[in-house]
Amino acid sequence: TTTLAFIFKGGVMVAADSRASMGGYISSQSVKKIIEINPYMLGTMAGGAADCQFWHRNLGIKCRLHELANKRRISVAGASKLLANILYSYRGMGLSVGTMIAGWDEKGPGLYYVDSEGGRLKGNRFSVGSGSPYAYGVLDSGYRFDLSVEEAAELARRAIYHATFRDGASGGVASVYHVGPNGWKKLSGDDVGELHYNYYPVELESVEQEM
Ligand SMILES: CC1=C(C(=O)N[C@H](C)C(=O)N[C@@H](Cc2c[nH]c3ccccc23)C(=O)N[C@@H](Cc2ccccc2)C(=O)[C@H](C)CO)Cc2ccccc21
Repeated sequence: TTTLAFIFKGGVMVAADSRASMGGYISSQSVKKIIEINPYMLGTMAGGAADCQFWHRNLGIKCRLHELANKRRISVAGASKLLANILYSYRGMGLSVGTMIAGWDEKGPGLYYVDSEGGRLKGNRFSVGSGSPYAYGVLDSGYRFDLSVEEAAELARRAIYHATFRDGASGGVASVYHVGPNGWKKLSGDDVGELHYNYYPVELESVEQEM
């Protein structure tokens, strides 16, 4: 898996691949790894698929109950703390969750990394999953705070693409979401096989000549 998220001038950009694996077997090419916790908050999933799906669903329920009890949306810091605390309570029991909570609250854009070892980090740029070393290479070299939304989306897409090119456990569709003051919006979902020929048009020509 390759997931990434970063804060920039226009808000938070979130991206992920869609491959699930069981050892060397590719068990799915169409998994949703970016989940919509509420209209202003997204969560990303890396690690044990069932663990990620279960605990993110649990988090969504806790966030909704917080809203009902307090008549206001939970902050990104608060949601990430709820998840970190519940994962920490299962420490040593074999959970495997590496996740980011990205959103917009009254403090503006927020981004946290949370994992099942009990880690919780506030930051401006993270990549999580087996493909993250490759994604960081592209992300760190292309990142600027004052990117436009289009430039930031292209940087996120490119970082996921290059990770899926090199990491056998990443692949499928590169999905890109943007979180702004009015909530999240899905910007794109491209099969990485097609993205390949966007980045290597010369190879497309040679393939076409063979046809
Ligand atoms: C085929 C499939 C699933 C599947 O393949 N499950 C296996 C057992 C799984 O958990 N795979 C992990 C890798 C893994 C296997 N056993 C583990 C034991 C501990 C920790 C991780 C693992 C995976 O793909 N994880 C994805 C993340 C993911 C995948 C599916 C759904 C959410 C998140 C990922 O991180 C990259 C592929 C690198 O591993 C889960 C799922 C949910 C919904 C629809 C289809 C599937």
